[in-house]
Amino acid sequence: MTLNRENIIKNDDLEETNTNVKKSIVYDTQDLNLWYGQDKALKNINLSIYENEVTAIIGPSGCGKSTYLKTLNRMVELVPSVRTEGKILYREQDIFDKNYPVEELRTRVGMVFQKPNVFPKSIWENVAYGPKIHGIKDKATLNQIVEKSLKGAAIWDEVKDRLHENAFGLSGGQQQRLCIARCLAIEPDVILMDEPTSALDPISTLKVEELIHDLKKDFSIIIVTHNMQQAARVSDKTAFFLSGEVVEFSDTNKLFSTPKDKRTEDYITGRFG
Ligand SMILES: Nc1ncnc2c1ncn2[C@@H]1O[C@H](COP(=O)(O)OP(=O)(O)OP(=O)(O)O)[C@@H](O)[C@H]1O
Repeated sequence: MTLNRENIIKNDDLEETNTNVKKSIVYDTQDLNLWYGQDKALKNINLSIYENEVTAIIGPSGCGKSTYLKTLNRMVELVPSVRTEGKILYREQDIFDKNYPVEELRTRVGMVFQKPNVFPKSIWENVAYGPKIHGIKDKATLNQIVEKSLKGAAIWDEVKDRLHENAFGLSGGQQQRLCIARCLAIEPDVILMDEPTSALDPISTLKVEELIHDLKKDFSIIIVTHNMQQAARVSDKTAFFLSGEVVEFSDTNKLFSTPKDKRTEDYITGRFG
């Protein structure tokens, strides 16, 4: 089974949003349940992720945000006790299908973690690593990919004169943008971000938030964040998770201004969590 982006965006994928712009659904999660051993961490999740939008996932510690994110690229299965029920359709194909090409999924869906996880290599090597693994050997092509990815991650100007220096010499905020560049280098469709700014200072956080805003033109982004102001600033839609369930999912403006569920209201007004 192979994924064909061009063929799978059909009209019946499209849904009306509040802006009356029809957008296609990238991920459609249907009745998803997930257990770690005996403990149920995700309960009957139904959630649609739309193309070229930023979707924020908020909720108190332990509510299942990271678990859900890691389910989207099936990384959660690295935990041996994990069991899932239900479906996640990515571009209309069920990622839990036994013939589903998981490796291909992980090249279509990039991930940025809480702490920048740069490799102990040069800046250039960090970005060229993924494309090289995918068989690109030509130096000029790699140079082009490195430049384009670093520009895409808004860090090119800061590093263009030191591409062959070790990436550990960069600041935390620069390292996180380098990780985003590394993710862009494999030309993903979706970028998953797990609290990408929680280890960064306010100025670096702002840069990454501006970058997220720019990147949604070309990618669909799902961001887990503890920071509600950040969710309000960067996202189009927000899902509020509580105890493994989605309590509310709607346009970010609506969720923060007129939440429908009392539990959402209590959380966003700081009454718990
Ligand atoms: N590897 C694991 N093995 C067993 N249980 C786990 C594992 N990872 C997470 N859990 C449990 O699953 C539940 C959801 O955890 P998860 O990390 O998804 O929550 P979270 O909302 O991302 O939390 P935080 O905001 O603190 O990162 C928690 O009860 C947690 O203890």
